[in-house]
Amino acid sequence: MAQVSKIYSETQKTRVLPNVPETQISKSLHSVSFGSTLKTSFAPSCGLVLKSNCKLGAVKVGSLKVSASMATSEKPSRASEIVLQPINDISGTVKLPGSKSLSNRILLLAALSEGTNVVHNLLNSDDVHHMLIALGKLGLHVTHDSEKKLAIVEGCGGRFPVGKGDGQEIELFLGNAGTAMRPLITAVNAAGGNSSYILDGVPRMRERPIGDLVTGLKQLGADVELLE
Ligand SMILES: C=C(OP(=O)(O)O)C(=O)O
Repeated sequence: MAQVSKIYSETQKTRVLPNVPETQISKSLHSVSFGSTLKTSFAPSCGLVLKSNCKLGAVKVGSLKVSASMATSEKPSRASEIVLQPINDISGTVKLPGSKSLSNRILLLAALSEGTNVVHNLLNSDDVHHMLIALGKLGLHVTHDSEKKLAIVEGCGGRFPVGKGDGQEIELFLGNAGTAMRPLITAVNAAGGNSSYILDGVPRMRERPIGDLVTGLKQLGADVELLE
């Protein structure tokens, strides 16, 4: 969650060249309210290019110049320029989605810990999905509610349940999720018990560098092999 100190205390006044249609005016405002707070130059999907020196917080901007080049099926406007008046104040709350890297690391740490862990604001993404599936295959009890962005993980106390028996071969498919692949290679070595593990992903994952990690684990005495 990031707090932005001020968004709009005053209605933005917009002066538009006479032949700009109403629909385009509202698009321009929409683009400015997001883009101007974040970057000095961006290309939003409606095809407007915004150039300004504005900053987050107490925003002081000079005239914003927006060059209109509509890349839509709408009839292109003949207006070459829209001049927006400065925004005096900005306030509001920006709720950020959970970080992918933190989501996957927290899930793994929760899995390795003791007791029940509740993870909030978990990111919904392919990479996190691969980690959740992998934890299930490792025998962990994980309840996931993607709507609520919540996961409840019963920790295994340092030994994955599938490693507690006589030994099985466990295959983990991790897509292209480096944040699942790299930590899990290490974790199955440390917490994998009697089972053996094959970790794989999409073809692109096989191209990604992992050799240094494998070499380092071998130096620490791990029985690990790079297949491709
Ligand atoms: C960030 C990593 O991977 P990805 O690019 O898949 O998120 C990583 O392996 O540290």
